[in-house]
Amino acid sequence: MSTALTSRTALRASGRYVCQQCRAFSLSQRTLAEAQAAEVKKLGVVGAGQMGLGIALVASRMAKVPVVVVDNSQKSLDKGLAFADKLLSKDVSKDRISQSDADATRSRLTPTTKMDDLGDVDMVIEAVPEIVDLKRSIFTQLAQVCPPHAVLATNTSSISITLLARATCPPDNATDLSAASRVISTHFMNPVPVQKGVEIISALQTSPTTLATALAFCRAMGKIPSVSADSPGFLANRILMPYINEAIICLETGVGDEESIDGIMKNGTNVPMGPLQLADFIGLDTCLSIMEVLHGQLGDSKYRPAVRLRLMVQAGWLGKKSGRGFYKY
Ligand SMILES: NC(=O)c1ccc[n+]([C@@H]2O[C@H](COP(=O)([O-])OP(=O)(O)OC[C@H]3O[C@@H](n4cnc5c(N)ncnc54)[C@H](O)[C@@H]3O)[C@@H](O)[C@H]2O)c1
Repeated sequence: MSTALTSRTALRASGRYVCQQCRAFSLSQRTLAEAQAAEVKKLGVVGAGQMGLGIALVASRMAKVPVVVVDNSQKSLDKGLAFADKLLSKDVSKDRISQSDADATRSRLTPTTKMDDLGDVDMVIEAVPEIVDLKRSIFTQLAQVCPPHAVLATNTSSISITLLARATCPPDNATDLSAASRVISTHFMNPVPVQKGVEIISALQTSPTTLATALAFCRAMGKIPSVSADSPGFLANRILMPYINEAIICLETGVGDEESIDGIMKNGTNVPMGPLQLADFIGLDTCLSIMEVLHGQLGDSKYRPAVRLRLMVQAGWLGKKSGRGFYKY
């Protein structure tokens, strides 16, 4: 055994061992304390699905910034904005917001199908489906179309932020961090207008200013950020997805039916919905992608996606958004 290994083992035993990644993480926290946040006066959001639209709406309403919402599907944009109108009307009817504030919030949202319309934003948040190649190509485009100071954030649930940052570097020069240092994750929780938590994850390339700006903007949106390291699943999904996956394994192996599984967790652990209903709500395709990342990158069989989860995605039963998942909608 090498001396380094022996001394590491001794340090671990004494409780004084700190892994290098965690050490780098805590050092970055110290640097952060000295970094200045930049002001975000205009936001871009890419992807007007359930997450992107929620992020755009909360940014407009709480941070009061204009938001350019880009989606490559006009149908998704129309659906997303109709949903925003519905949420705002509901808030007005319940006296949570005045009609004039609702109108001002709505007027700050500008839908478009053109990425080029992001040419004057100070920050952009990407929320397209959880597909590595798609996200990488979006980040390559963002580095080209956004201004050279703009923070380039992702809402990914599980993909490495470092990998997405790499997609912004010139193909032959991974040390050119002019765009990569501005890449970060702002991982909002679903539904964005309701959940206070947001996970902030830096890539290896992220600068302290980018981290400070992302934290300040999320706070301006009324959110409570938690900072975590760039590790598969980060914090929220590293903990949540194996819980959902285990519930699906209980279903497929006949330990309990949908009602019993959701019932015991809802009534026994005081959560607002059980794991199967929550999976439907998140989207079963998203749940499967995250389990595949955990399984592939951590290599532990405890993260193997449930067979039933994969079958349901193959059937196109993706949960609430497709009208059928573990339940019918
Ligand atoms: N659903 C959740 O509970 C949840 C929670 C946290 C994070 N996330 C993450 O947020 C991201 C988005 O998830 P979602 O549930 O909102 O997905 P979604 O399927 O509801 O929305 C994705 C949107 O992206 C659009 N899109 C696809 N390709 C595009 C492109 N090339 N350019 C522009 N727009 C494009 C689609 O038309 C769609 O409107 C994913 O990375 C997901 O993992 C999801």
